[in-house]
Amino acid sequence: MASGSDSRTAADPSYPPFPLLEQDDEGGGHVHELGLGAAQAASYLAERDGFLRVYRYPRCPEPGRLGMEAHTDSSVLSVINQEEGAGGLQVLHGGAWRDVAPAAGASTLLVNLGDMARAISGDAYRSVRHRVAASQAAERLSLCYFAFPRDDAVITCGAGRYRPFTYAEFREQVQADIKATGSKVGLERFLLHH
Ligand SMILES: O=C(O)CCC(=O)C(=O)O
Ligand SMILES: [Fe+2]
Repeated sequence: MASGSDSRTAADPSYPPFPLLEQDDEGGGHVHELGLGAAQAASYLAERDGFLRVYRYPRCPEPGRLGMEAHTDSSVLSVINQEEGAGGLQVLHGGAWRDVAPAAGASTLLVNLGDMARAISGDAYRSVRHRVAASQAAERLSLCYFAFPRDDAVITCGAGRYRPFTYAEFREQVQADIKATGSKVGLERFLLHH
C-alpha cells in the first residue's frame, strides 16, 4: 500500500524491502527486518492482488450465535473496519475470546496478520484466530481489505518450518480441505516436521 507522499506501490520493484518486523524475546521494542529483496517483497505483498469485501451480518434473535466461525485469514494482512457501535469482532488471546470494540466516535481500522505473514516470518508472527459474534440488537456492517501474495509467489522464508509453497498452492489446499471436511487446516499442511 502506498503511503504519504510516496506514490510507489508495493508492486513496484523499486519499493523498499517489505519491512516485516520481528519481536524480541521480551515481546517488543527491538525490530528486525526479514531482509527480503525488493522483488521477493513485492511478490509477497502485491497491491493488485488485494481485495475489499463488505459484509452485512443480519441481526440474530437467538443468543450466543456466530456471524462468522473462528478462523485465521489466509492473507498477509487484513484491515478491518467495523462500523462505529457495531462490535462483534472477537480475537482469541491467552485462550479466551476477547471483544474488539470499535472506538467511540471514530472510524477504527484493525490490522490482523494472516497465515502468509506467519509463513513469511517463519512463525515470528502468528496469524490471529478471530470470529464474529452475532448481535441480537442490530445488524452489523464491516469493511475488510485483504492483502495477498501473488499467486505464483514462492513462500520460502519459513524455511526449516514449512516446505516452500506458492500462494496458489496454499489457496487450493485450503479450498480442498474446506470441501472435504468443512473446515480449513491451513499452514499445518505445509509443516516439514509434525
Ligand atoms: O466482518 C468482520 O469483521 C471480519 C470478517 C473476517 O474475519 C473475514 O472475512 O475473514
Ligand atoms: Fe477473518
